[in-house]
This record gives sequence, structure tokens and C-alpha cells, in this order.
Amino acid sequence: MTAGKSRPAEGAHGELARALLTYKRSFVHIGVFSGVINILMLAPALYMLQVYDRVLASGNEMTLLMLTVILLGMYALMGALEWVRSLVVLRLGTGFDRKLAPRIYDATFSANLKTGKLNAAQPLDDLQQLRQFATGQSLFALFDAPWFPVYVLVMFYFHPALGWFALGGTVVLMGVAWLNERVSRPHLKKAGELAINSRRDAGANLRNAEVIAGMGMLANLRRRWAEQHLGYVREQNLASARMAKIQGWNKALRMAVQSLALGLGAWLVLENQMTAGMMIAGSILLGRALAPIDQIMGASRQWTQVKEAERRLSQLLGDFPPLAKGMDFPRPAGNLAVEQLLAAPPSQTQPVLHGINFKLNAGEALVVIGPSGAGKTTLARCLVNAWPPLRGKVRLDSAPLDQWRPEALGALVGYLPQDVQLFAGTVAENIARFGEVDEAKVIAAAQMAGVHELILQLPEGYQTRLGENGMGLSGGQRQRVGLARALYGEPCLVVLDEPNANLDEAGDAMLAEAIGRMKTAGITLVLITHKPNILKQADKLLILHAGAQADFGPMTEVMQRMQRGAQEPPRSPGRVMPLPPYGTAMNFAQRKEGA
Ligand SMILES: Nc1ncnc2c1ncn2[C@@H]1O[C@H](COP(=O)(O)OP(=O)(O)OP(=O)(O)O)[C@@H](O)[C@H]1O
Repeated sequence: MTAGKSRPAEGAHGELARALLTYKRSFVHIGVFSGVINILMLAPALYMLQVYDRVLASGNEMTLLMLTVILLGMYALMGALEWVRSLVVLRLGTGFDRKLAPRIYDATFSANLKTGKLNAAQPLDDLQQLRQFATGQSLFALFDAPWFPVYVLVMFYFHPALGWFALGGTVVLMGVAWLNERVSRPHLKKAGELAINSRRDAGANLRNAEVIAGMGMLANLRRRWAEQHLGYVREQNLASARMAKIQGWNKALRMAVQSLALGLGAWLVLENQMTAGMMIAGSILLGRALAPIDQIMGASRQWTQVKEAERRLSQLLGDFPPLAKGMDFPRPAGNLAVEQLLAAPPSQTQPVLHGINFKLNAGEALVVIGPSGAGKTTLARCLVNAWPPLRGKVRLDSAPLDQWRPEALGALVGYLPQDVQLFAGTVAENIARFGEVDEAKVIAAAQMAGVHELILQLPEGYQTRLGENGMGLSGGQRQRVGLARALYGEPCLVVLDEPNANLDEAGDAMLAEAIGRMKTAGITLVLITHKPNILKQADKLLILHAGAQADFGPMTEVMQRMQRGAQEPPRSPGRVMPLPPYGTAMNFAQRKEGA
């Protein structure tokens, strides 16, 4: 009950960039702090210059003391600013996460509803990777790098030869950093994709542990997983080997550049073109100028993965824009109208349901029958707005489902899917749909579903903890707790997809009683079934065949048409298509006639 209308998609990177831009002020603060820190970073070099050229030359201890006190003051200020800058960055990261995580959670949900393939944890992992990258050393490197010209300018001031040497050395080292990123990127990208696939497959397969154990499939599944996993390890190793070679050379080059700068400085001193203080200060400044390059080199390995994470997230957010808010209509009586419905699974365009057209008055019970694959479950999903129609409308008291606010509609609708889908949590939380648990409503729903006594028999009654997918309950128990969840909060429309698939005779009888109670409560009911006993409680019958509406009408009329259709070739002009032989319905019709 979620697939509302979507707003048009915005630019692929728009949403992430806009989220970052809301922290413009924080970035300005980080920039200002970085600026002051980088100016203060000149202090050790200038101190060295003064000590060598002034204090040692003059032998003035007072000057040394004053210089040292000033230097220590600058260090203290720098430490405080670094600390505040880190706090600002941390706050930025938390805010960024808070802003995007719910949106990414929703988009992941929509993607799963549509494709059923996405590893739900991946986008949130991607967000974490982006946050860690954006709030780690790499961000500081980004803000520190623009100060590189200041250091080089000071070196030019000391001596142009030293300035040009620093500039040349930095360009070479930056080239190496770029090369490093370039040679490793394809392998890291491939490794990232393989890691995601192997993690997703491992997670999905191991969830079906009982089938694996029961039929000895572990070795086969492990082999399939290992191919991907080993591929990931291979690509990762290739990337690491190439990076190791470049990084090794880079380290040697970096040390050579620093030593050569000192050597050049010494030669300039010998040539009387520079003071010894400038030689030492120049060497310190060069180390400072090269520091962001080191940080960038360190980040380059992460960078490829971060870019991929950013690409995946942008794609997800672009493909699944925020759901339209929808409206809160007054509580409907429960009149249901399906108009020229054309529907397909969300990942497909080929309709599996076409031309479905029927109306139910509030409080009526409709039974839907048809052979396997006829489109019954697809119809159920459209009736609860889980799958949006390709064309046509489903209306609740004349308001199309896609115009409702999804949460408001969800509260008025009960849905029991074929595979029940309970969640990890207590029985009460499951029945209350994981909202605030209203105990009176939980018990009322359980009583209406005829499951109250059964729940009281559980070890901790309503507080019994269930595992993922309702682990801890039998199939039939899950189905009955699922029915109570569908009835929570007095819904006006309830759609039950094969609610008796896992029930024994006693369970069937309970379900029949529950249906009676729902009818008394005036709930509009849609029941999909293969079992004939539910037909007795239907007011109307819909027969689906190959995605089309084979017949619809009051129960007895459709039954009579089916009987006639079984005895003679169809002549009725109103009939959409020839009726196939539905054993269960026919048997029931004959039994009902005989009665
Ligand atoms: N998630 C899906 N992705 C792709 N195709 C789907 C999906 N769900 C259903 N279909 C296709 O839609 C058609 C109708 O399926 P549906 O589940 O609605 O049939 P059904 O009448 O409920 O069958 P059954 O009685 O076996 O549950 C089938 O051909 C099926 O292959």
C-alpha cells in the first residue's frame, strides 16, 4: 500500500548534490578554519628561519624565548582550530546521513518492490561510504590543497630556483597520484561489482537454508558463489598489485624530491644566494606542500569505490523519486470500483491483467477464482495499491487509490499476501503493523481473525518474539496471525490472497467464522481462493482466465452461467470469453444446486 504517484525524476546527481549544498555554511566554516590552519602551518618554517638566521647569528636568547612563546601560542591555536574543524565535519556527516538515509531507505524499498533484486543493505552501505569519505581525511586534503601555491610562493621568495623545483616536483608527484588512480580504477570497479553480487547471492541463497539442507544443494550453491567471490578477490589483488608498484615508486620519488630540495638549498647557500635558515625552512615548506598529495594518494583507492557508490545512489534516487504525498480523504464506506484495469508486474510492460472491470458495494464479499497464473495475485496487489496499474483505475469510494496518502490508505486496507510476510518482532508488533501497539485494537483484530486463543497458547502470548518471516510459527499459524494483522485498525477493505492455503479443517472453520465477522462488521472483502468452501460466503464471484475477466456477477448468477457453459457451447452475448472448466467451483455449484 505504498506505490503512490511519483514526481518527475530530477538530474541523476541532483539530489545528492542538493543535500550537500544545504551544508554550504558548514563548508564555508571548514574553509575558513582550513585557511587559518594553513597560514599557521607556516609557523614552523618561519620559526626555523628566524632561529637560524637571527638568533644563531645574534646569540640573543631573549629573541629565542619570544619566538618560542609565539610559536607555542600558534600551535595551541592550530590544535584548537583542528579540533573545531573536525567537530564541524562530524556534524556535517551526521546531518548528511540524517537527511539522506530515510530517502534512500524509501527508494530502496521502491526499487525492491519493482525489481525484487536489490540487496536492501547496499544503498545504506553506499551512503555510509560516502559519509565516511566526505568527513574523513580526504575532505581536509581538498581544503588544504588550494594553499599549496602559498607555500610555493614563499619558496619562490626564498629563491626562484627553489620555487621552480618545488613546483616541478609537485606536478610530477600529482601525475603519479593520477596514474595510480587510473591503473587501479577498472579493477577496483569490477571488484566492487563482483563483491556486491556475491554478497547479495550469498544472502539470498542462505536464507533458503532448509531447502539447501534438505536437498544437499550446499556444494552447488557454494560453487556458484565462489566463482563470484574469487573473481572479486582476483580483481582486488590486481588493483592492489598495480597500486603497490606505483606507490613504491612514489614513496622513493617523494623522498628524492625532498632530499634534492635540501641539496639544492645547500648549493644555493654555498653560492651565497640564500641563507641557511631559508634552506631549512624551504625543506619544511616543501614537506607541507606535498602533504595533501600524500592524502590524495591514500584516498585514491577509496575514491574509485566512493565514485561507484555515488553513481549507484544517484541512479537509485533518480530512478525512484520521492513518492507524491497524496491526500487524506474522509473515511470511505468501502465501495470498490475497478475500471478498465490493465496491469503488469512493475518491472515489466507486458500486461498480465487486462480489461478488468467490476464494482463492489461496501460490505460485499467477492471471491476471485481462476487457474494458476490467471492473474489473481496481480489483481490483489493492484487492489491494495502495491502495484500501480498500467492503465485504468482502482477506486475506493470514488477516490483513485493513487491519490491517497499511502499511510492513510494503508490504515484503511487489510492485506494478507499468499506468502504472509511476517517480520522479526513480537506477535503484537506484527499485528499492529509495527506502529504504536494499541493493545485493545490488537486483541480486537486477533479476536475477529479467530486467533486470540491460539496466540494466548504461545510461550509469551502476544509478546512472543518471532524471527524473520515469522520464524517460530507454523505455516497455518503465520497465516492466521497475518489475518489478524490485516484486520488491525478496523479496515474498510480487506484483500485475502489464498487465506486458507495452509489451514487444516479446524483452521478453515475458524476462517469461515472470521469471514462472517468481517461481513457483519461491514468490511468489503476480496478473497482469492482455490478452495470451494469459501465460495459459500461470497456475494459476488469473479472468474479470471489468462489475465482477462471471464465472468463477474452475483454468486448464483455466475454459478448458473458456469453450469450452462459446462453443458453447452457458450452463446451468451454478455460473456467475455468461453469459460474453462473450474473443477472446484463447478463441484461447489453442483453441491449447492443439489442442496
Ligand atoms: N513479480 C513478478 N514478476 C514477473 N512476472 C510476474 C510476477 N508476478 C507474477 N508474474 C506473472 O504474472 C502472471 C500472473 O501471475 P499471478 O501470480 O497474478 O497469478 P495467480 O493467478 O495468482 O496464480 P496462482 O494461483 O498460481 O497464485 C503469471 O504469468 C506470472 O508469471
